[in-house]
Amino acid sequence: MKHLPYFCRGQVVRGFGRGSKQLGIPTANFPEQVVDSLPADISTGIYYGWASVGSGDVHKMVVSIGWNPYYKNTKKSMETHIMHTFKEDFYGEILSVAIVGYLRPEKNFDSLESLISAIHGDIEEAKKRLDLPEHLKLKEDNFFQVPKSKIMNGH
Ligand SMILES: Cc1cc2nc3c(=O)[nH]c(=O)nc-3n(C[C@H](O)[C@H](O)[C@H](O)COP(=O)(O)O)c2cc1C
Ligand SMILES: Nc1ncnc2c1ncn2[C@@H]1O[C@H](COP(=O)(O)OP(=O)(O)O)[C@@H](O)[C@H]1O
Ligand SMILES: [Mg+2]
Repeated sequence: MKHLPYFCRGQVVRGFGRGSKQLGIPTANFPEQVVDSLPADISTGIYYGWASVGSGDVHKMVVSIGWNPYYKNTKKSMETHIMHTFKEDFYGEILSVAIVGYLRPEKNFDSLESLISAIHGDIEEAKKRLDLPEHLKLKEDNFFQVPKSKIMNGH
C-alpha cells in the first residue's frame, strides 16, 4: 500500500453509538475533516497500527475506513478501536494514529454475530502482526512524542 505508514491526528467525535452498545467493541470516531483529508485513493477497509489518546501511552489498534456496509452509512467514517481498557470515555480528546498495515476490505454480513466475530478476528490478527519488528519500531516514532507537561525537578 503506497500510503502506509499513514499518520493522522484529530479530535474524537460522537458516532451512532453502536460500537459499544451493539458490538461490545467501542470505536473512537474521527471528525469529517479528518476523513476528508485521507488520500483520495486510499482503499476503504480494515487496517491496523498504533494509537494514543492525548499524551497517553501508545497502544495497538484496528481502524475501519469506509461506509460500514452492514449499517449502510451514507457518510464515510474512520473509526479506531484501541486494544486497551480505558477508565472512561475520551470524547473531545486528541487521538493520534499511525496506520501501518492493511487487513481486508469492508464487508456486509448476514448477522450481527458474524460482524462481531470478524472484528474479533481482525483484532487478533492485528495484535500478532504488530509484534513484527518492522511494525514495533513505529510505536516509538517521533509522531507520538507530543510534549508532556514539564516536570520541574523539585522546584
Ligand atoms: C476492526 C473493525 C472491522 C470492521 N469491519 C466492518 C465490516 O466489515 N463491515 C461493516 O459494515 N462494518 C465494519 N466495522 C464497523 C462497525 O460496523 C462500526 O465500528 C460500528 O458500526 C460502530 O459505529 P459507531 O462508531 O458509529 O457507533 C468494523 C469496525 C472495526 C473496528
Ligand atoms: N478501547 C477503546 N477504543 C476506542 N474507544 C473507546 C475505547 N474505550 C472507550 N472508548 C470510548 O468509546 C467511544 C466510542 O464508542 P462507540 O460506541 O463507538 O460510540 P460512537 O458511536 O460515539 O463512536 C470513544 O469515542 C471513546 O470515548
Ligand atoms: Mg464509534
